[in-house]
Amino acid sequence: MTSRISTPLTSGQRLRMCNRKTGIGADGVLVLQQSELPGFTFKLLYYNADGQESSLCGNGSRCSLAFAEQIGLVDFDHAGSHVIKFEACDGSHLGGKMAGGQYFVDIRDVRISDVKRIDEMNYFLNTGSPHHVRFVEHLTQTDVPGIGKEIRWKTYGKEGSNVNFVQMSLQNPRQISVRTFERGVEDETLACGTGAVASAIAAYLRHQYDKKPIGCASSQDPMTTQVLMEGGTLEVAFKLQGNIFSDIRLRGPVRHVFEGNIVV
Ligand SMILES: N[C@@H](CCC[C@H](N)C(=O)O)C(=O)O
Repeated sequence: MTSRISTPLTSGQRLRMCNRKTGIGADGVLVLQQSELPGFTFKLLYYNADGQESSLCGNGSRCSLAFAEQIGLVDFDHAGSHVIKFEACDGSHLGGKMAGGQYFVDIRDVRISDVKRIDEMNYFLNTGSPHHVRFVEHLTQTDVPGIGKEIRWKTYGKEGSNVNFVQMSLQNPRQISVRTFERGVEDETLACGTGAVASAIAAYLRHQYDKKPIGCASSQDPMTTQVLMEGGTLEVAFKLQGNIFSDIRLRGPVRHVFEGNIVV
């Protein structure tokens, strides 16, 4: 949910707005503020459905670009460039609109040395938000809310982590299917952008460990992974420059589903 507000909302108001039974219903609330930095179009704050401020939301960032366009803050079609800069909790990001109407956001570099390989099936990395990635053979039969909740609490405690369950495609090494349990929502969501990025990187590393050829992700040849999620398909592109995943770009569609005035 992306909002244009004149007074800050309280955590209780955000919680009530996100409630799916008695509120509007959302995985979180995004607030666009004026940025103090020259050249930045806005500053983005992200709150989970529990009302608390959290880390980066990849899909929310893409939605905020569409929202900024809708309220006239940016004119991607006539700006001369289809790319803007915005601030988020983890620093600056590029975002924009592609020919065909999809929106993308660039994610900050990830060092291979910062990716924890827990064991063959489990990885942990931060793509703006913390993500546990578990590889499974049968995604549709996986108890995502149950096992996700257990990993989120037993392994990561109060601080928590998002937990992604990933099934690799047997036919296409550049395609994965993902379901995500999100902390702060405390349930499975339909799609998670930073989770898609974390899963694509972990899948790439897992292929490397398994010594399976997956095509190259080099500084010249960005690798694109198609990430299938219940809410739709996202694409994650990145390059591998030495020890660093760089030029990480998350792209996909954005759909306007609801609008209204909130009386608080
Ligand atoms: N719930 C997450 C952050 C949200 C991630 C988001 N769904 C995305 O699209 O990236 C957290 O608190 O870490």
